[in-house]
Amino acid sequence: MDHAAEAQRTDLMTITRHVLNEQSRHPESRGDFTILLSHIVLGCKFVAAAVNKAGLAKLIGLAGETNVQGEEQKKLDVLSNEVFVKALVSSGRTCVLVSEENEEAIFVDPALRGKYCVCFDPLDGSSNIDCGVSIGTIFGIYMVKDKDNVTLEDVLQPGTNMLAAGYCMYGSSCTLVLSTGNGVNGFTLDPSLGEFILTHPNIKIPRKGKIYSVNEGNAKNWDGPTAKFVEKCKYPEDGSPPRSLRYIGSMVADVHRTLLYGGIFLYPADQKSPNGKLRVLYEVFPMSFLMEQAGGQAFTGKQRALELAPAKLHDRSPVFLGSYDDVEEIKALYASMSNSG
Ligand SMILES: O=P(O)(O)OC[C@H]1O[C@](O)(COP(=O)(O)O)[C@@H](O)[C@@H]1O
Ligand SMILES: [Mg+2]
Ligand SMILES: [Mg+2]
Repeated sequence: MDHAAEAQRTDLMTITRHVLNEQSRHPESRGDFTILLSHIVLGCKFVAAAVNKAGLAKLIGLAGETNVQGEEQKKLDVLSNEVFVKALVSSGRTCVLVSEENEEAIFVDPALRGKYCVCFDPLDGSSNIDCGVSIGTIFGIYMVKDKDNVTLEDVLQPGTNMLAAGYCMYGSSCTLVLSTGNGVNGFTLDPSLGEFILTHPNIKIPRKGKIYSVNEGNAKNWDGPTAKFVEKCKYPEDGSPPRSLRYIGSMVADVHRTLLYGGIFLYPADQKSPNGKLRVLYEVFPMSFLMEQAGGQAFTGKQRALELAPAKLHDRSPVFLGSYDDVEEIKALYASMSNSG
């Protein structure tokens, strides 16, 4: 055994050390956030293990229930949801939870409450579970004014009030990407250590990209600016090469690639889905927060995505997020096409 190399591994930057370093930047902090995050990390490790052996452990297929979105729940949707609800409640740091899989907000037993609200998508990319393609978990964290008198209002906050956001991608490797409002960092799970190790420090999305990511199957229902933007990706007017289309169909995986390679991910509104498909509190907001923290942008077709004021727990919104210049292009198309009426 190469003892020097082994000893070297001890000064690896784990996610726990990273968050403790972040905590030290807040002398007033009592470690509540660090404890909350360690429980989210535990949940991700648990789900990563379940995803890895999904085929073996009969975790493939339907659970036989339907969620509030009218979607048939997959067994892994249900398992992941149970894992995160238990982990978040047992952290003793949360007072209200919002999950894609629960119609109502989950108000934590007053005796177990803490000051945080967590909105989460326990398993994102459900349509890709059974074929083993990358899926993930998405979360956004807010502070609540008064944990003993928490109401739905404390949940239905604009994304600009979010303290932290992240996702965990269960793919060829398991990667957790996190921002606490001080840039974006990526950690890869080292299965032999069972630890998330800092592998992507201070992620900055390229200013301009060569990739666009959208479900073109909806093209016939798109509005003018979206159709025009995708046409420009395919047939650039300035003689530059066409952009490549990449679409996995798991928001976590499509956004992860966009964050690292640049480009734009869009799930626009269309005649069939006038508010798009993706949910504001636990998909649009966390991903928009991360994108802005990495130097990119997130736009709804009308406004900065983080400035949305959700009215209901499972509200949806169109979203265009990615490289700064790419999102500027679609913003300009919406502006010009709305002016030309
Ligand atoms: O199949 P479509 O219409 O392209 O939708 C794909 C989108 O739906 C989602 O699967 C919705 O998320 P869930 O799987 O968590 O319900 C996103 O991950 C993905 O971006
Ligand atoms: Mg989702
Ligand atoms: Mg989901």
